[in-house]
Amino acid sequence: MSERFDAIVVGMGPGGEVAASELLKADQRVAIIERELIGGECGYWACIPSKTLLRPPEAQHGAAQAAGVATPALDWPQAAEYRDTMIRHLDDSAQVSGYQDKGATVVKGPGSITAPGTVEADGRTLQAERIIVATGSDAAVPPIDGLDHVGAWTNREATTLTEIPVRSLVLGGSAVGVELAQMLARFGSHVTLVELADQLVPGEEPKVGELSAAFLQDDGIDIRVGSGVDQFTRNGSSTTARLNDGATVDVDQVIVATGRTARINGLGLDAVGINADQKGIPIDDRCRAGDGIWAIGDVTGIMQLTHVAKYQARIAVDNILGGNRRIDYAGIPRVIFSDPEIAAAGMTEQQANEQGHHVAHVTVELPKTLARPWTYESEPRGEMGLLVDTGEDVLLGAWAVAPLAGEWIHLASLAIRARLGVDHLLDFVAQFPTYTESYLLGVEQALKRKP
Ligand SMILES: Cc1cc2nc3c(=O)[nH]c(=O)nc-3n(C[C@H](O)[C@H](O)[C@H](O)COP(=O)(O)OP(=O)(O)OC[C@H]3O[C@@H](n4cnc5c(N)ncnc54)[C@H](O)[C@@H]3O)c2cc1C
Ligand SMILES: NC(=O)c1ccc[n+]([C@@H]2O[C@H](COP(=O)([O-])OP(=O)(O)OC[C@H]3O[C@@H](n4cnc5c(N)ncnc54)[C@H](O)[C@@H]3O)[C@@H](O)[C@H]2O)c1
Repeated sequence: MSERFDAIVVGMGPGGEVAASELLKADQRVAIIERELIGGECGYWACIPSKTLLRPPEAQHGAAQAAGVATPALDWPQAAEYRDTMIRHLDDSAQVSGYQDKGATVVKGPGSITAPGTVEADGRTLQAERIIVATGSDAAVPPIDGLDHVGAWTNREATTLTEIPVRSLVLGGSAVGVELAQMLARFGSHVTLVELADQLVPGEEPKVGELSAAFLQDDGIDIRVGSGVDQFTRNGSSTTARLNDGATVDVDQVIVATGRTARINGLGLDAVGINADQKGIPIDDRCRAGDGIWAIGDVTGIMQLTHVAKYQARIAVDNILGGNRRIDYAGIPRVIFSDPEIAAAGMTEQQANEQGHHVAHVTVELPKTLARPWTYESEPRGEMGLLVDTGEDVLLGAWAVAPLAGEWIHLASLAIRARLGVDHLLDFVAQFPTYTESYLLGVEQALKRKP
């Protein structure tokens, strides 16, 4: 016998959770289906444990950087214990009962779409005119000779680790690779970071890659950019990686951080005529994937970030509830929670040029121009860049590698999204002494460069 609902949400990571919560607030009859833990990758094996484990060494480093503070010691067992609390000891029973209390029908098990409007899970047949697919992504493991046989960790094992490996090789030098490499190095592992592209964080400006490599090297990380691994070989408890320049590195643990693939296997998308691949389910600007089907979050492959999954959830639900809301990805922040933080919003110079904009790309060395870096750190660091469209006088992009950059990048996000004229930024008064004061300096420089 089938059970009927107004909407079914398949996958309860941050995207699914926001979608289900918004639907429940609107008094919809909602079924939620989760095959593992409500909270998803983000809550248990990604954002939350990684940020929790990065914080103790950041606090230690912060103390060392502030004149007049004795440096505190790191305590791995306590850090791991707090991480376990933050990931709820991999137990979502409070989430299950929380959604039940709000009126949702909670089904634990993999969901599969068997016909338009029909999902099967845990032996039950659920029906609704609206289905939201929010099944997330898995770690992509590259086809490298021997990699399958060396017990490599993905983000799952790396974020739930109980002991710090003596020597680690992190494959992939973007968000996951940079965060995990720094966390491991600061807890005492000898880390080699191998990135195929010729810079770290290749989606960002080359300067961001350079600055990131410099501070990671200060943590003792051996960085190999423009480099891949041809072969992994296990020798007892040790692994030898042969790099593509012929060099070899011996490590105890390999960690794969080379991107994600959409979780679509077994979802039954064929039953509703959706053509998806490992990159994701195609959606329109209302997050619709087909008749009666919406897709949100990592499974769409658009911007695999929690805040994007949550934003897409709100757009999908508003449209489901009769609204007419289009999504806009402009200016969404991208932050890597290393120390110092790496933050960016909007376009890179290359993307702006490809789109035919005339741009001034200016950089501000924060300790040379601001007071805040000196009050914050005894050896102040940090640089930021702005990309201004000199024809239209609007901000197109911004980046910063600096303390707290993940907070103050949001001013750029708003300016880019609102297409705020840079004259507003010239007349914008930031609190003294803050890192945010750098925007005025950057915009002044950019306007001087106008033809
Ligand atoms: C190490 C790491 C650190 C990260 N840190 C950050 C960060 O700091 N900030 C940030 O914005 N992003 C971060 N991300 C990215 C972030 O984790 C994802 O963008 C986010 O989890 C996507 O949310 P989602 O709801 O789309 O998917 P997920 O969180 O992957 O959740 C999807 C859910 O669907 C379930 N599911 C899958 N298939 C089925 C099925 N057939 N039936 C039922 N349930 C199913 C899964 O079990 C899962 O619970 C990080 C990623 C990694 C790997
Ligand atoms: N703080 C955050 O918001 C945060 C943190 C972690 C992850 N995330 C998100 O999670 C997603 C996944 O992150 P990611 O860093 O795994 O993926 P990614 O796709 O962003 O980067 C993968 C990196 O691995 C490199 N690479 C690919 N194959 C390789 C190989 N064989 N050898 C060496 N290098 C190789 C790529 O050049 C790239 O730099 C991203 O969307 C990211 O934004 C966000």
